[in-house]
Amino acid sequence: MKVLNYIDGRWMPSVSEQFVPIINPANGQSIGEVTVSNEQDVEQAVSAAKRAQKAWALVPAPKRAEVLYKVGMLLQERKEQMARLLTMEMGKVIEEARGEVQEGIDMAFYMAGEGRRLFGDTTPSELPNKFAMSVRAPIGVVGLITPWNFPIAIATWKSFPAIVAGNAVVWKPALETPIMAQQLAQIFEQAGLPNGVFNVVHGRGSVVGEALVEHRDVKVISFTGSNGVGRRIAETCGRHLKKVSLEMGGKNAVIVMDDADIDLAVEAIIWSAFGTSGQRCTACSRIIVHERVKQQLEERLLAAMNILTVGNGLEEGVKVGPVINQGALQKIHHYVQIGKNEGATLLAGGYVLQDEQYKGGFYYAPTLFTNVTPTMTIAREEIFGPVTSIISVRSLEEAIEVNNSVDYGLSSAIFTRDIHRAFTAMRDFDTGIVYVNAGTTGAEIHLPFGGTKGTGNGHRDSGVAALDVFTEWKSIYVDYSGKLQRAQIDV
Ligand SMILES: NC(=O)c1ccc[n+]([C@@H]2O[C@H](COP(=O)([O-])OP(=O)(O)OC[C@H]3O[C@@H](n4cnc5c(N)ncnc54)[C@H](O)[C@@H]3O)[C@@H](O)[C@H]2O)c1
Ligand SMILES: O=C[C@H](O)CS(=O)(=O)O
Repeated sequence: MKVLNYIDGRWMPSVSEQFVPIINPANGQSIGEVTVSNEQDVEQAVSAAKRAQKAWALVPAPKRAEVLYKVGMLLQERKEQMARLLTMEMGKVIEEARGEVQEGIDMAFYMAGEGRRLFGDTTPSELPNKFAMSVRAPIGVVGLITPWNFPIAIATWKSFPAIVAGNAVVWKPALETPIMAQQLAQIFEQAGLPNGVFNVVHGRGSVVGEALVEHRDVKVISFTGSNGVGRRIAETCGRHLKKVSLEMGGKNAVIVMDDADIDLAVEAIIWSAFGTSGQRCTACSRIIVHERVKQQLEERLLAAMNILTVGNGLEEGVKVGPVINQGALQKIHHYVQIGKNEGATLLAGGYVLQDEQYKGGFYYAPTLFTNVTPTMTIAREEIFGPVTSIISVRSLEEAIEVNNSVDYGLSSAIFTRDIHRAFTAMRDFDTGIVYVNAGTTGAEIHLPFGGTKGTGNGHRDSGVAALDVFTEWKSIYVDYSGKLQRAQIDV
């Protein structure tokens, strides 16, 4: 499989003529190659997008929405095929891959609905026979930069609201997962989106990403990825006074109180900590447990981890797939060493899986630490792998304090049967997403998605909130009194 750029409705290799292999993390084998672009390709894509956007903005929003509706139908048709390709290029298990493609389908239909709403406000004017309203206006060319862990869902969270609102898109996907980008571009093409409204440029962040962020005709950058890269992008956007939406990492916690349904909590933790091999921004990487139920929780977690099957995500019954690449394996193992050196107790895992069945792939054993303190490195930094840590507390107040003590603020969860405790947590957890009696993962596309502190800069993906990123408010006054009326003049 050869993955090319999609610019102005045409499939083309980069002018650099360079390609790199696309690696299946389950076995280390190449499943194709992808073009590696440079600044010239970005220039071409942005020019095409700029030309196309003017006409696209004039298409009535309900008609723009019809294209998205078709995109939803086509995604539905291709769901199984795309899910299998997703597992092959990214590694997540097939049931999760199906769930991710479904997120894209849901987003297409949801945003198609927004095309018939795109609500503004009409308000009474201060003056007689005058009409006042505000409307959402498209911004122009928007640049999307996305990570490899949700290569289709996150692209739909960003591109669908951008397009329905009348913008044109230039998307730089992660170089590890170009196949999903190719699939989405093919679907837009098949759905009849005018040439140039959606463009894909593959390449490295330091070249293609930076060129997109620096480009004067790109008016908005919507980024999802790591904190370090996000901060750098924000600095550049600050220099250019460019609007930027940043969705970055997490250090998410499940809080288990002493009145919790422990079995339910265990089931949720296993899914949130080890699903997608812990490579979710919302992954549960801290378990903050009341000391009275700590031992019970540890025992049941270990029992549940014992029956977790790790392997190729395409195989039936596999629950935990590989991590993305060799670099990720090394980074995860480095954090495990730090955990041990800082005095945490390793209860399970803590090693790279190397048996014959894992040959060539990048597999890490699901790992559980206990006796972790809130100041340890593994309790503070995002590991992005199948590693989670138990921290013991004596009260809800202490649990809230520990939960909020990290630099990130994406998702947190509480398990309790006490409504007072549940509502206190909902109010006091300093995260953009809060779950009660459910794990930290599993966001639904019609609610805003994002976080506080080091997780973001106040914007949100998903839900109607996503439209705020890709539109500008325009205030309009219509005076039909037939005479000059002046506001702000006292008479
Ligand atoms: N909050 C969220 O919604 C969310 C969702 C998924 C993943 N994430 C985060 O993403 C991270 C994992 O993804 P990753 O490893 O792909 O992240 P990353 O920051 O390394 O890369 C993300 C994207 O940015 C590009 N990039 C890299 N350097 C760049 C630069 N200098 N300028 C412009 N673009 C550049 C990459 O090529 C890639 O497309 C984790 O931290 C995870 O928590 C956040
Ligand atoms: O990052 C994308 C995921 O869909 C978020 S969640 O883990 O499902 O909440």
